[in-house]
Amino acid sequence: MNDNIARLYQIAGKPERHIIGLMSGTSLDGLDIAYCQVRGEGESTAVSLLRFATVPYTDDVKARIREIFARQLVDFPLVAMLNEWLGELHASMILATLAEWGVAPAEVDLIASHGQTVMHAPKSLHGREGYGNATLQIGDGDHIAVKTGIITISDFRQKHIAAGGEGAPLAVYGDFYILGKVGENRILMNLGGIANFTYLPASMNAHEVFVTDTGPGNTLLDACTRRFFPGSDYDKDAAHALRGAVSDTLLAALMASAFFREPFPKTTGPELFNVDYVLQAQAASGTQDLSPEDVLATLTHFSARTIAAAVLTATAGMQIDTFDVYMSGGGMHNPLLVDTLRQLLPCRFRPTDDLGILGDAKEAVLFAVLANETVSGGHSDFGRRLGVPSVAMGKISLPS
Ligand SMILES: Nc1ncnc2c1ncn2[C@@H]1O[C@H](COP(=O)(O)OP(=O)(O)OP(=O)(O)O)[C@@H](O)[C@H]1O
Ligand SMILES: CC(=O)N[C@H]1[C@@H]2OC[C@@H](O2)[C@@H](O)[C@@H]1O[C@H](C)C(=O)O
Repeated sequence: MNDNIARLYQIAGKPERHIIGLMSGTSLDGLDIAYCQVRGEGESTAVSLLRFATVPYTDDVKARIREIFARQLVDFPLVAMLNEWLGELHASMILATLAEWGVAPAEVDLIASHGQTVMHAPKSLHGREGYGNATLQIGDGDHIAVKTGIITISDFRQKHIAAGGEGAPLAVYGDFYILGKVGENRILMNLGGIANFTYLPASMNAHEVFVTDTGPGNTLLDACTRRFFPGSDYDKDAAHALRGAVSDTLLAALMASAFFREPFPKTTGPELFNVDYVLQAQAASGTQDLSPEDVLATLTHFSARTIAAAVLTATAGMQIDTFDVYMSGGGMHNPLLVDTLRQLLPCRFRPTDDLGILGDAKEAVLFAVLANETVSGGHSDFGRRLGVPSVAMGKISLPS
């Protein structure tokens, strides 16, 4: 037997595994590294987050990724080169972080790598006959495995599409396994570049879970902040938006996208919600003269309103009237976004930190849980719920 297969077999049979979960999201702020101890599988999964770090991307790294990120036309050789380059970069970031933590690579059983989404094109977005849902993540897993010497599981989203999904959101699986509680209807709301939420029913019946993207979280705020205030990556503590006023005219134009009329569940990305989207809404509504502060205030309300509307519409459709919200993702640190959400949604808001998982680390932790399923789970039946196919995901890369 190949030694690596023997090692994988041994890891799969362990009662608990040490898994590094990696996430590099649409905000391009850096690589989230969550070092987790994972016990059990499926609904018996339990996770302890041992260490967490976000290794920030330098301006050079951000600029290289932005050359192809969510663009219609790209330098194609660069796509191929960045795929290898980012895998190498992520591997070196992992090794440096493990060294800082005093953890030897040999102590780590698996790496679970999301990679970097550079194109997310569900059919509803690309609309091309003869083609289905499509998504592409770069930062190749073989490079991570060879450079770190750790078995790496990556490219999780393709199996989801192969099994009938849109390749996202994948959060629902890990949310269900580690963050649900019998007797409580819970909404796990992730305020990332794109916002999404998982609904976990009080019954904890896997056939009743639900997940969808809702539209922009921080992505438009970040893009417009970079445009208006060169040198700033985001509207820290909503400092600019808090000085502005909401324009109802621009807000109405922003709401006009067909995305908001698509049925749930659905997914999206910066391919749709980008600076051009805002400029077109301004042109269509004659609001080009608004101050940067007013635009940011309006965009913050746009995110909050579309998130709240999605939660209210989807829960009403499922006849759910009470639920608690648990927030994660960088937007939970945006006071205007969170205050507006609190006004629009009549429920209790808490961070997922209260459930033992740091809000900033949640998505990275969830990929560790997905990798755990790849090697030792994969038994859950989510019924025929749209967007939640019953599959274990990811491709396995061996170090040699
Ligand atoms: N103090 C703060 N004030 C306002 N916004 C903040 C603050 N801290 C973080 N953010 C927002 O959170 C973003 C980072 O969020 P996060 O890391 O969850 O995104 P991501 O993982 O890239 O997104 P996605 O979930 O879409 O992949 C920043 O770009 C910024 O918009
Ligand atoms: C294609 C893609 O990378 N989608 C991301 C993005 O960021 C947030 C939202 O859009 C979500 O659908 C997804 O990530 C999380 C981790 C998910 O799949 O649950």
